[in-house]
Amino acid sequence: MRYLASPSLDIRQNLAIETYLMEHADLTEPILYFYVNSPCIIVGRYQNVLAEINQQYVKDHHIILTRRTSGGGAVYDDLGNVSFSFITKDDGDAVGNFKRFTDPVIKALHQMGATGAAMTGRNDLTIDGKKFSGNAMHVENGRMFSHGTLMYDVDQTQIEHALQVPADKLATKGIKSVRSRVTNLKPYCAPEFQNLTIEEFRDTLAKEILGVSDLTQAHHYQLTAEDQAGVKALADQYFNNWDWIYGNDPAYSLTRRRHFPAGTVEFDLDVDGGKIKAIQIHGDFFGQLPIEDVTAKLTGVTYSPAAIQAAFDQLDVPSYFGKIPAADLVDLLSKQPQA
Ligand SMILES: Nc1ncnc2c1ncn2[C@@H]1O[C@H](COP(=O)(O)OC(=O)CCCC[C@@H]2CCSS2)[C@@H](O)[C@H]1O
Repeated sequence: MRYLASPSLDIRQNLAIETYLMEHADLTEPILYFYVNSPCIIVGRYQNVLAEINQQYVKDHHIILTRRTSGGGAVYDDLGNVSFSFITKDDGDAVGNFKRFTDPVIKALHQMGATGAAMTGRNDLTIDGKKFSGNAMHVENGRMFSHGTLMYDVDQTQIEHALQVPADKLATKGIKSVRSRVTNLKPYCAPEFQNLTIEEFRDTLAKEILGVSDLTQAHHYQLTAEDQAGVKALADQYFNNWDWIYGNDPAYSLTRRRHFPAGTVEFDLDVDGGKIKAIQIHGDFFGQLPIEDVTAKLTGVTYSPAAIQAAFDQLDVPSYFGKIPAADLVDLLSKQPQA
């Protein structure tokens, strides 16, 4: 097995490396790939972002949001988490067989004193009845990866806040996350493994899994300049791309209503592929021009604050909405409501 620990702390870069290796590396030997991410949320391939995250909290705390290519739910990572990935050929026997990829990790954790660590359910690793690892897979053209998180010392209050969705009238299909009680591994490890840096935790796991006493003995995968160029292209195309992150949301409908001193406004929206497919506007605002001009301008617009702002910039808002300021309308239309 070859080994790579990502030099990056950016989830978008790290997922791009993983996909690049799956698509292009010589997988005669599988690759064990580890990565650590600065605070981020990773939603599953078939999820609706709005239904999974607290957008305002995520924005205020500068948490990176991205979408991965594997299925399953939304997870939060920070510098207290290590993700592992087994990148390999799909021999026809691997799909859905999480155990095959999680067993070596469980064994390594047992060596570190976390003897209660086990696989429970279909894809969760737990200890003491609490989850510390979520796992997912992606298969493509006879190649695949199986990846999972490992919470060593994650800020759990961030998980609660960032993945708590404000009550909202959001009607959507799409995969819902399975919220669990979570725990960090750190307190379950033997004393000598309780004060590791995240890199030391990662390296200890890697040594156990690879069966070497020193990582210089491991067979390393070296990212070449050509690899780096391919990685950048994938990050641009997918993990760092608005269209990939939001445009994959399953279709959804949502209502946004607010009472302003000058009257009440309600927007009823149908969003598909990240774009406003239909919009109705109701309210007791007093404008001079027919509101159909506004609905026409907003139909087909990308459902993002910037695109909505741009559409409103082209409208003479007082003529349509009386005394309600444009900034308030943009805010109402584009911001996720609070519970
Ligand atoms: N970092 C982390 N690790 C483990 N569990 C978590 C984490 N963050 C949140 N959660 C809990 O899991 C559920 C979601 O569980 P659910 O089962 O819905 O989804 C998953 O587990 C997906 C795992 C994807 C792993 C990839 C590996 C590399 S990049 S992301 C969430 O509501 C929380 O309760």
